Amino acid sequence: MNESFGTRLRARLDECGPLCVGIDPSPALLHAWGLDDSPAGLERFSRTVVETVGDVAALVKPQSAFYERWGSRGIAVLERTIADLREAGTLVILDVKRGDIDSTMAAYAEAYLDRGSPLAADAVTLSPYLGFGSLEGAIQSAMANDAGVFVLARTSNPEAAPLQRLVADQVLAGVAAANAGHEPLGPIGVVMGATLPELEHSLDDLNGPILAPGLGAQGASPADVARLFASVRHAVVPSVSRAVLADPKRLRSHTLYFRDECAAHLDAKIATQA
Ligand SMILES: O=c1ccn([C@@H]2O[C@H](COP(=O)(O)O)[C@@H](O)[C@H]2O)c(=O)[nH]1
Repeated sequence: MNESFGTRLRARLDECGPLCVGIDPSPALLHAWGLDDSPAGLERFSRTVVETVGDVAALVKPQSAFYERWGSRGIAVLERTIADLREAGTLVILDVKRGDIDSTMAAYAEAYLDRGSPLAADAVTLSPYLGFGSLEGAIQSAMANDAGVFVLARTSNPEAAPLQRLVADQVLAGVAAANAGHEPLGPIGVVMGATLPELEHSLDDLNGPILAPGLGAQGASPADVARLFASVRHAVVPSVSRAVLADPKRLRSHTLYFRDECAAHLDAKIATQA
């Protein structure tokens, strides 16, 4: 039996500090790096991120959309990127935001969570828009494969607020129920933007990780993360993409800056200093 996602995540956060780095090979970033917008450019970009920050970021989050743009050739690069990250010992969250009826969710779970799949990640992002219950099979599959999921609760984009504030408590209650009894952290997380003006929801019973995108380019700071998630600071994972990816020469130093600032504000110790 392998260790659960919650156990592996706890160990990785304690070792490397609280930061997830996104891999978002957009046309603009490929251009800024002097790379072609092509599968070869995607591959060079992704490899560079893995090699440069794989040992200092607790998690790395490839954004599937930027690979899907290139069809099967982009997906092949995504498969290799996931394999490279796993080889480097970094936990991989695949940002795919999937959500559908139960039978279709079973196929998504097979694609992203079944440990034999070429696209299997340590965790994936899921959308609860078809009802939290529609994710039940994927949650079971994640647990059976010692993987995790992050369910969208309050995303970082401002236009989400009027819709999501109506249903976020249902999502949080479902996640808390799925995580009950798991130690040191349940494998089912939520996505809560670091950009939220205020929290508006209790996370006290969640017992799972909180992925908090929005650092840097979307305006949130490490201090915002600490203020918003003060009651659950041991379980929050701030996430940053463009603010560290903008310049390949500064990728490592900017990653270390965000990681160390987040650790300082969240009062987290880092076992392995770079
Ligand atoms: O609520 C959410 C959920 C996911 N994202 C994704 O994270 C990155 C953010 O990129 P930045 O460059 O750090 O702004 C991107 O892949 C989003 O799709 C999010 O922003 N908010």
